[in-house]
Amino acid sequence: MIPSSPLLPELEAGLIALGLPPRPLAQRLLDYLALLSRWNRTYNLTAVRDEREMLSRHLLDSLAMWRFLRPGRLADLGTGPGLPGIPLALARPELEVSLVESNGKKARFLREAVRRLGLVNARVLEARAEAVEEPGAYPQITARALDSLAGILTVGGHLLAPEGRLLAMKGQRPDAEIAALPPDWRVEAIEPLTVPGLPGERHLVIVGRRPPQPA
Ligand SMILES: C[S@@+](CC[C@H](N)C(=O)[O-])C[C@H]1O[C@@H](n2cnc3c(N)ncnc32)[C@H](O)[C@@H]1O
Repeated sequence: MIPSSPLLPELEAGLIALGLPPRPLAQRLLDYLALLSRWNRTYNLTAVRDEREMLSRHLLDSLAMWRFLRPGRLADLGTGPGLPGIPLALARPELEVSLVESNGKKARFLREAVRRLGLVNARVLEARAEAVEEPGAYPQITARALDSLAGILTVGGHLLAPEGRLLAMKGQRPDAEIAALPPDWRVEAIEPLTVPGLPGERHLVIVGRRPPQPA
């Protein structure tokens, strides 16, 4: 019998705190973590090297937004090693996640992770987000640690359907970024979120197109 990871109880407790059923999700997330940790030794995929730290800073932080996503397509722009896209695809099989990443080494890791994890609801697009030719194809996009809200919309706003939304995880409430949004976009909601194992509050900012004003 394969011994279970010492991180399993902590991850299961974190998933329960986020309202997610822990089994079999926790084990699948740990399979991803093990792959990420192994490739990180040679590929430099993330600056976080300690697996316990990855658990909260990468896995649980990525999953904290899960209940705000709608079923269907999601593009994760600048996903790096698959964050938040891979944990979300594992937790929400009804999502169809496009992992958009321009760096060749990271895209290679993503293809391997998708294959090894049997992630049938995720695909890898090795491209710059602004070059993805799927205009209006997504009801939702996300991006973590990629750019300001305006910057994310500049590279990926074209991917959103007319009613589509950007869901961006931020640390402190990003009031300056919100003030700098282009005039045709508006904040629909700001959700304070607690991530198990991380101090303080995080903020999920949900941005959509401003409805046309009557003439
Ligand atoms: C700081 S990392 C964040 C990675 C991941 N989202 C996370 O939270 O750990 C930003 C990533 O975005 C990628 N990137 C930067 N600009 C991009 C663009 N225009 N299109 C696609 N990927 C981009 C970089 O190669 C890098 O992997």
